[in-house]
Amino acid sequence: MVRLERVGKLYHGAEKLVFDGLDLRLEPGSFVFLCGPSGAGKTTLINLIMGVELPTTGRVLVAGRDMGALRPRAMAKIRRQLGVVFQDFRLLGRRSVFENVALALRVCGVGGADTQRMVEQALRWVDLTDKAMVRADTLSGGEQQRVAIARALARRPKLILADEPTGNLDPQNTQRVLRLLQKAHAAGSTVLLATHDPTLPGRTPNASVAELRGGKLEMVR
Ligand SMILES: Nc1ncnc2c1ncn2[C@@H]1O[C@H](COP(=O)(O)OP(=O)(O)OP(=O)(O)O)[C@@H](O)[C@H]1O
Repeated sequence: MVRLERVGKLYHGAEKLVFDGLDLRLEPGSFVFLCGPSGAGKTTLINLIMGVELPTTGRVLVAGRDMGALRPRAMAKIRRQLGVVFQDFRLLGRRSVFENVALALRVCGVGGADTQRMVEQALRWVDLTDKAMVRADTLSGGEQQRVAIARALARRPKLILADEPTGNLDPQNTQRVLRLLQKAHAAGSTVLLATHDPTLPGRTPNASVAELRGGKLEMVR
């Protein structure tokens, strides 16, 4: 699903590489936690997989395609296979819950009756059917993150990238979001979840844990 081959990343103007010679294999159907201290490069690694950042050295392969060598149209096609969840939800606050999920589908070329059906299904999945017509910015943080998860899952992506998805949530909502990602994994998605929270892996049987520290990535479970 994802392969990093001897990846190095140096940001423009920075003196030090975030990491160098990093290797990672994310097998289809796996659930991998990406742990490590603040500044270790978790977001950078996720951005490299999304193609938002390019590696300075080495290669990032997603679904067999080299993200550094893709034309924009091919890159867009790969990105449509990804579902992404962020710490800060990134919803369109003035739009309804329904529209937030529907717009993401439309961007990917899903139209008409399919959109309606897929949005309804995604909102059922996260238990927010009754909030479909409510403005997104009136929801609680936990509800907003569930909308973001519905948006990410509506197309049933092969790969879910979650960057600190529980970072702004209380323990109860953290558990709820974790369960949703576990459910998506059980339904066939590969999941990469970056987190500071050391308790999440322990609550996720069958998951692997990769630790990013001092520019090195080590599989610790
Ligand atoms: N756009 C950028 N330009 C320059 N340096 C950057 C940029 N983005 C990140 N960095 C630097 O790269 C390093 C890794 O940052 P990154 O955000 O990937 O770490 P992280 O593990 O996700 O941290 P956190 O857990 O605090 O979110 C940090 O030293 C950061 O300052």
